[in-house]
Amino acid sequence: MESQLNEIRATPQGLDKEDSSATPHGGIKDRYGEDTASENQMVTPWVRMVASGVELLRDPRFNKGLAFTEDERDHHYLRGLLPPVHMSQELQVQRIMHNIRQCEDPLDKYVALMELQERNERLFYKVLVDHVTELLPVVYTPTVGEACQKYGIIFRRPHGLYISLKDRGRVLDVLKNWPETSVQVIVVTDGERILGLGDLGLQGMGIPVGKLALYTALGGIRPSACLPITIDVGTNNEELMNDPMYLGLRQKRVTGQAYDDLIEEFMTSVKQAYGEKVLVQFEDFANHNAFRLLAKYASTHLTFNDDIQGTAAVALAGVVAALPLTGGTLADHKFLFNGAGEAGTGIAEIIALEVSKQGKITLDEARKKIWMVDSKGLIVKSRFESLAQFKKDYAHEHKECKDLLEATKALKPSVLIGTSGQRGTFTKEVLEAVASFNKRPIILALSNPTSKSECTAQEAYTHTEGRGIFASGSPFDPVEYKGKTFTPGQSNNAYIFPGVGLGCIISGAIRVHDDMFLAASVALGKILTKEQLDQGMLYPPLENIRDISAHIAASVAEKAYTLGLATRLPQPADLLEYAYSCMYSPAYRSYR
Ligand SMILES: NC(=O)C1=CN([C@@H]2O[C@H](COP(=O)(O)OP(=O)(O)OC[C@H]3O[C@@H](n4cnc5c(N)ncnc54)[C@H](OP(=O)(O)O)[C@@H]3O)[C@@H](O)[C@H]2O)C=CC1
Ligand SMILES: CC(=O)C(=O)O
Ligand SMILES: [Mg+2]
Repeated sequence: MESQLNEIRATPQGLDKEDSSATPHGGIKDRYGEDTASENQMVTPWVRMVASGVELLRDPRFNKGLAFTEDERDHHYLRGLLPPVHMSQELQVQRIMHNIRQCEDPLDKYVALMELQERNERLFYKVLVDHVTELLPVVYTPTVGEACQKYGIIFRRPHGLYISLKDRGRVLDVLKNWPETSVQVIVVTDGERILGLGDLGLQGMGIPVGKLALYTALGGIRPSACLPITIDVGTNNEELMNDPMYLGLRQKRVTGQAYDDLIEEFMTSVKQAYGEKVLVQFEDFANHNAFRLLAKYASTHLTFNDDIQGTAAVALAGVVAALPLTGGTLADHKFLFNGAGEAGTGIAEIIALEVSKQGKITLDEARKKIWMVDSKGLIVKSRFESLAQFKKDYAHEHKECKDLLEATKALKPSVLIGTSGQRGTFTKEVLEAVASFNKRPIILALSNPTSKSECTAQEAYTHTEGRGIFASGSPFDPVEYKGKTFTPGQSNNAYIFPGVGLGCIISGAIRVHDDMFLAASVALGKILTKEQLDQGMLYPPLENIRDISAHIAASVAEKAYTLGLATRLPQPADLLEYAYSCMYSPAYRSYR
């Protein structure tokens, strides 16, 4: 059977021929070639089976556990395989939450949720949707960071697709092994910069899996359309390479042509497998690859880099939301970044774009309001020659400053943004300095996970005497300071990418344009009510995230139509209503 399949795969008239006839949703028709094969070609005699009995209980897509009705138990041979009671999905959610809350260690909660996803997919998403604020820190940052670090130990079953250097020349075949054919969103990492935790090699897989869980729970993309992928090109993490539990290739990362060739084959193969309109989100690549891969593929594929573009949109929305509290316009502020990589320069660029649009000044003039510190100190003109390309636009005339504190004192910024992945770099002295120049300084400590945050919420409020307007990449609990409770916002691209993805899908976008992220940012900002703004909130509550995603999707789709990048024609009259109508609901379906 296997050799037959291989033969069919290798036959030009077999599966490969069918690749060219992708369905409108990017799926592949006629998987085994039986419809179009001529008499002298081999086909596979396959049958569709209605899942029943134990098979049905073991299929996470269809399993409902104790929620199967009496009729369903009769019709699908389930009698005796389940205890006799019927339990509603709502009660199942309560039971799961009870069990999750019993776990003291967040990693145990993570493992419990992953096991639920493997057992009963709809229940997993229902739990996540109904308890998003409580569970986001478990399936996403910060716990997902720990899960990646301990991936080899907690590994039970594979999630997602693993493409390694061993697969060079047959990446398309690997994609064909994935059971779903109508994939619409891929999140891919090569594991080199996992959150602020550095090179975790193949163990970075937790990130695409987590991001795609959010695509479904927060953005309503159906699970079968989501494909998490890790590209394993080795790791430079010695500790992992010496760890007997490590599951990736035990070799140094390949670079140069060999790396580029594998990525090129991957990018070509995803289009062949899933069509032109499959969205590829690059996630947690190191910056030496992230910028150039984005530049290379943005004009040929429907793709974006979440760390550069998604983060930019969410940070801009936060700063704009803070303006009523600080007074003035965006252009009136001076920005100082600690960290000049993907997140930092991505945010800087979108802010500069917005300032230039609002103030009708050139992009270069707008960039002059933005300063950046990297691991070597303030980025200034005298360092120009030695700077990576993506930093050069921010090398302004100034004397050298060796670190953030010196730069803060010299520049007197009103907005401090941390994207360095370095815990504690917003020191007491830095925070006190920024508070001494501004009535209401804006402080965004965006590095993830919590252990890498530039400062804690407590530090931000304490060292600014409660005047700081603060948000962080990973969540912090509310803080009491001098009898007042401060609730920090979470400035994380999770507010943005699910809606952007949904917007691309509902409009049939063929490319992602920067203006679509600008539209997403504006849409996010608009959702804040006056009351929330008055309370100093920079981001709307996560409880409303599915509404937020629908609004972002509608704005992104509208922008795609305006830019001539949308192919779903005619344009739906009401894009918001259409976005809602396309969103996956995790409620159980009835089986005939
Ligand atoms: N909240 C959110 O939604 C997001 C948060 N992030 C977080 O941002 C952090 C950075 O990510 P990313 O930009 O992609 O990473 P990069 O590796 O691209 O950039 C890191 C930057 O930090 C600089 N840096 C390192 N050490 C110091 C230091 N001691 N002082 C000042 N700067 C320093 C580096 O300097 P040099 O260039 O000299 O090496 C580099 O410019 C991560 O923790 C990540 O989790 C990322 C995306 C989204
Ligand atoms: C949130 C995110 O994408 C990161 O920290 O990398
Ligand atoms: Mg990321």
